[in-house]
Amino acid sequence: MNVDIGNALASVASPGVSRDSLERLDERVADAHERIEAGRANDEHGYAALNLPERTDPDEIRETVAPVADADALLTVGIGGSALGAATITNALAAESDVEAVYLDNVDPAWISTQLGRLPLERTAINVVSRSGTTAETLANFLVVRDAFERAGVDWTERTIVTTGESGPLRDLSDRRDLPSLRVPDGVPGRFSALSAVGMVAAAVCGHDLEALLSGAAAEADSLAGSLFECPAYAYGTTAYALDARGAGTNAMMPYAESLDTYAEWFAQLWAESLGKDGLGQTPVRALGATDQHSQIQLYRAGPRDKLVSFVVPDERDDRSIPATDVDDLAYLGEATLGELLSAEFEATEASLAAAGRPNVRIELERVDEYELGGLLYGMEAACVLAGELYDVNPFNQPAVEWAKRATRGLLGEGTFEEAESVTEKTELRVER
Ligand SMILES: O=P(O)(O)OC[C@H]1O[C@H](O)[C@H](O)[C@@H](O)[C@@H]1O
Repeated sequence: MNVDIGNALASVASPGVSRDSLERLDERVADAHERIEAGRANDEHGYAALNLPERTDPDEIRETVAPVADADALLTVGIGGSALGAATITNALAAESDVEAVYLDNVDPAWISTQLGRLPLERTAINVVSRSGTTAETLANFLVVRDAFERAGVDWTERTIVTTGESGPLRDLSDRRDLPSLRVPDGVPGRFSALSAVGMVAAAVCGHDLEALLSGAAAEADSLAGSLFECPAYAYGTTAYALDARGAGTNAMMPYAESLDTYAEWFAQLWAESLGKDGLGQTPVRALGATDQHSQIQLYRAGPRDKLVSFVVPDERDDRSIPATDVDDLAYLGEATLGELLSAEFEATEASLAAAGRPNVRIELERVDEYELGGLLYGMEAACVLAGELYDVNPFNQPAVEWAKRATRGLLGEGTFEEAESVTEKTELRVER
């Protein structure tokens, strides 16, 4: 990936970052890069994620999924980092696959029943993913899925691949039922695990090029350097950090490709869960071009000066002509293609924000394919780790998510949790029709 941070400079935008400030920040980037490289060299917790391009073994993954290589549908049961990386990859590349990839990453009963009712279970692979093996949503959904397969007379043990940690209930189940399984690599938090088996099992079942994904990521790893002016990932991470420090507390991730819609959701977890600590952090917003030009751009251009817009735009895309029309006002469309229209809309929106002094950054891909996607995933992960160094927070833990988990367990009667008591003590001011 390449980035263009020109529209985030103080000479263009307010808030904006001056070239002098970037030069001063670059000294901190150099230190941060040294810390990152040391963490990678020692395979330290979290930093180990930036070693995945050479650690992940495509052959091992393909061998493990061989029993379900004939699947017409893939049902991934996981949540958070155990689903979004895989979903980003298979949704971005869905046009290249005959396998329908469905993600059960919520416990909405109506939605789960709809998915289980419509899939050909006898030709569906089950990809259950959980690092801990104890996540309530994942285990609940897996129990429901297993039951649905049994009721349909399909042996779920012949359709299931397990990706989990070294120990835990899922590991025990996998061992007990001799299920094909892979390890969530040690030291790699879920939101940083897309380039491990966590994201790559789904990619393999859908027939995508694992080597190309890893090769694109490896090229991004090779670009990591001690200066933001030589490293697109660090340029992005530094600019986002600097804009937040100057008031842009929101970061709208706005890809101009429908196939990258899920990527924006993956980025939201990566950015929020890694940097939202100690009262710090920049709020990620999922947006999509051109759709959100008719939804959110009004706010981005004329609302508070508290947002950075991060565009992701492929240079090449499959295209389709717009038929000629005899409607005078629309005749100009007939000479164009949909791709030309989308590209023109992106350039117009980018310029519109710059003209209003609203900071924005362009993340450029050659196209949306395995190589470029691997580079984008790796690049954003490296940008996030760099930003964590600049914020001086630990980007690899998520302590704040535990409170609600304890409350949930208390509400479901698993034990006494003071958090569950707080639920019953809710302050109410009800307004009823
Ligand atoms: O992979 P698991 O252990 O099931 O965890 C799944 C997800 O839930 C956790 O609560 C964290 O918020 C996420 O970072 C993690 O990816």
